[in-house]
Amino acid sequence: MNHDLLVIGGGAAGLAAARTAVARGARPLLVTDGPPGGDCTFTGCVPSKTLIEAAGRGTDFGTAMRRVRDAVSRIAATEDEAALSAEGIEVLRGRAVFTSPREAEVDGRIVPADRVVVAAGSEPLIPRIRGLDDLDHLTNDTVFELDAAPRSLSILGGGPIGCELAQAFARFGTDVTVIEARDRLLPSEDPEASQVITERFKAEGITVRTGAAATRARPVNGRARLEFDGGEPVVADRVLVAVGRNPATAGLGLRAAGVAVDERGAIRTSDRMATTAPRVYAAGDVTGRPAFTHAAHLMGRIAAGNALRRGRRARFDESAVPRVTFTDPEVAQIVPTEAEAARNHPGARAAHLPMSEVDRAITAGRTDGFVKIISDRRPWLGNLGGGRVLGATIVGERAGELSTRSRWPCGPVCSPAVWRRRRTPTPPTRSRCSRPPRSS
Ligand SMILES: Cc1cc2nc3c(=O)[nH]c(=O)nc-3n(C[C@H](O)[C@H](O)[C@H](O)COP(=O)(O)OP(=O)(O)OC[C@H]3O[C@@H](n4cnc5c(N)ncnc54)[C@H](O)[C@@H]3O)c2cc1C
Ligand SMILES: NC(=O)c1ccc[n+]([C@@H]2O[C@H](COP(=O)([O-])OP(=O)(O)OC[C@H]3O[C@@H](n4cnc5c(N)ncnc54)[C@H](O)[C@@H]3O)[C@@H](O)[C@H]2O)c1
Repeated sequence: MNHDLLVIGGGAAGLAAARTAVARGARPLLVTDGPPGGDCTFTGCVPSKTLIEAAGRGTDFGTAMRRVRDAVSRIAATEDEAALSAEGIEVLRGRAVFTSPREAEVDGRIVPADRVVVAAGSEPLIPRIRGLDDLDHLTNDTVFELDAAPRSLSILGGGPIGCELAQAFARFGTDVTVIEARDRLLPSEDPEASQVITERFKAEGITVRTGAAATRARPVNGRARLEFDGGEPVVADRVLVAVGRNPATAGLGLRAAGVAVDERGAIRTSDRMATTAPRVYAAGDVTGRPAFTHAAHLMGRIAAGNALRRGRRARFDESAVPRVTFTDPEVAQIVPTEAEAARNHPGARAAHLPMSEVDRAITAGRTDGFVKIISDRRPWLGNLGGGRVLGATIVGERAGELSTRSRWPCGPVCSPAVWRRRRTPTPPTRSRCSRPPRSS
């Protein structure tokens, strides 16, 4: 087994790292204990967006789940072992564990690890709630295996997973309650976006409980009861846990390799994706950086490029990662948000356009949402021409496509930073097709 780069993990980050190595004329070995494609293909973006789309079109749950399985298998086929081998990537199925700074073991086989990209991903975080383990709770790893939609569903967590799936299940006829510990849904997003989504959820019959953290869980007559310090308990047929992710670093043998992790267990990386061990790089969710497919892809490319390069090394710029939550209406964010801009750019301003003033939104009868563009003064020119565009929040139908559309938000006021961000369309939007093919 003769290779130049060991890649651990076959998700978005690992695949991007292996493909980058091939593009640079190197021979990668991709070790993965799950099928290539990882979370995004099997338990993340692909099944969730297929389910959301089907729910929005009024499809019944059984048909929707057949579409989910079909979408997953079609996309998985583009990145399975045979497809990767044809691209020049050797795949070894198994679990990699570092045994020393220069070696890893894969199910009893020793593999040289002179240059490595660790892309082991993340797992659902299960909160410490007494009795939760006694409920047969769902996570994103199991929810797409359901044969029938539950009659009622409590969702712990009002972040992107909780909100996207709450609306999809409600549209299949499930009685959904979303329980969010903080004071609003989607607390990382602009407060006005949270408000639009909350109003929409209520209009669709979804119960929203914010500022509520469950303290006790117990099965009662075959149903799941969640209790709180204050307020009524919530009883439902099933519970979905969606309160965040844990970096998958346990059992990787990182200490043997000299790779340090932070207090959350995420691999510590520099902005060049270098870990604390020489020639060991990391990418994707395992780093604790923004957990998105396009971010994992970008980090994977940078990590592999830097691991193989001798000269100047590329940097990962978190501000170049936009995000889209695929609720209806969608919530798209090109960072910074208005609040982040106010903290870091004194004098930043926000221009606000409600969808009720957008002709297409009026004709579609979908005037919920808005466009907010955040700008700052330009050197010398100040606010002339609108100033320098920093970021934007778009809430509306197809906001994800709008946020990545090639001529937006730059016009004569485009700054290099925004230009770079425009080049990272969020998955899975149709605007991704404007990207060059995979081996770029
Ligand atoms: C429900 C859901 C919906 C999402 N929707 C979106 C979305 O719409 N848009 C978006 O941009 N992002 C979305 N995400 C986030 C996105 O899926 C992740 O950020 C991305 O998949 C992370 O890729 P990764 O390569 O870092 O990790 P992963 O995809 O988790 O891949 C890691 C791989 O490493 C393997 N592995 C782990 N340890 C070892 C080991 N020791 N040896 C060998 N192999 C190992 C695992 O089996 C796995 O295959 C969603 C996530 C979820 C859960
Ligand atoms: N469209 C997308 O791009 C997309 C979709 C889904 C997931 N993702 C990625 O996956 C990551 C994980 O998603 P997520 O929604 O699980 O995590 P998250 O961390 O983004 O949101 C979890 C939410 O749960 C809340 N919470 C935490 N503990 C709680 C408790 N005990 N009870 C009630 N609420 C609690 C948090 O306040 C937070 O709002 C996201 O951060 C995102 O990066 C992206």
